[in-house]
Amino acid sequence: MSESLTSGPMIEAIGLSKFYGNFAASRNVSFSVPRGQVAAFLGPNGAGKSTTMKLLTGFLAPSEGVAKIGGFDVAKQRIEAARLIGYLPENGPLYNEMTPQSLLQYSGEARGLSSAKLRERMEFVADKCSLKEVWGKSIGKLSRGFRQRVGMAQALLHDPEVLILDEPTSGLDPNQTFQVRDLILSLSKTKTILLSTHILTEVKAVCGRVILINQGRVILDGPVSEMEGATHDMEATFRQLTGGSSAA
Ligand SMILES: Nc1ncnc2c1ncn2[C@@H]1O[C@H](COP(=O)(O)OP(=O)(O)OP(=O)(O)O)[C@@H](O)[C@H]1O
Repeated sequence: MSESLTSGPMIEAIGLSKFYGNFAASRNVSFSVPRGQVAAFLGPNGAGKSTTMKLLTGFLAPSEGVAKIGGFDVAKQRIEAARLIGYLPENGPLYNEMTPQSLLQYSGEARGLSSAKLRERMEFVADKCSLKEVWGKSIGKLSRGFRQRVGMAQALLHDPEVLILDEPTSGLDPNQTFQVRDLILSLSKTKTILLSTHILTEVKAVCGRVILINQGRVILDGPVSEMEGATHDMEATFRQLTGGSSAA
């Protein structure tokens, strides 16, 4: 089987746990995101969002459970799953000596894009992520906002069906935040997206669904209206369900 499933969930966490010694960063996490949905992954600092996203992308091996992307097991069918995933890690790209141009060129070649396709995609992501002015500068010298946008460009480069975005608007100024939200909205027409954020207004703006995690466990999974509750106050529901304190 070499193509993604045409039906069935695009993102699946099936009983995922990650233990560090006795500490569970993720604990029996299960949810699935159907094709075309934009799901928000919320939780206080240290709740286990980044850990779960790393498990879903195959960057971290689970202690227990299975992660599937497009029906492919990310541990056993790595290549098929990786083709479908665009991942923005929480701290953006780590290649400080490279420029956005050289990083994207390298990433595209590593993913086996033809030179014509790669040229076209580099042009597209440079435009969509507003990277032209820093195209030839070292990534290590860029502001956090620009580094974030380089990470976003890298995630989008191979035009993946599934986007897993760990705090995509973190470190962006209000103009850039608006642009990235707009970009996510336009991508949501054709992609399946799981995004983590601490900005609850962002959830209303771009997501149809909320998955809330606390101390490694999923404690709410439903439409945005469920998170808003009767009071239409997401922050109040968030505080109430997560105990109003940090888990880290
Ligand atoms: N390599 C590790 N060794 C030990 N503990 C770890 C490791 N990586 C993460 N943790 C712990 O696991 C917990 C979950 O961390 P994680 O980064 O997944 O949280 P998060 O929800 O993404 O938080 P934030 O919103 O602050 O980014 C935290 O308590 C963290 O300290």
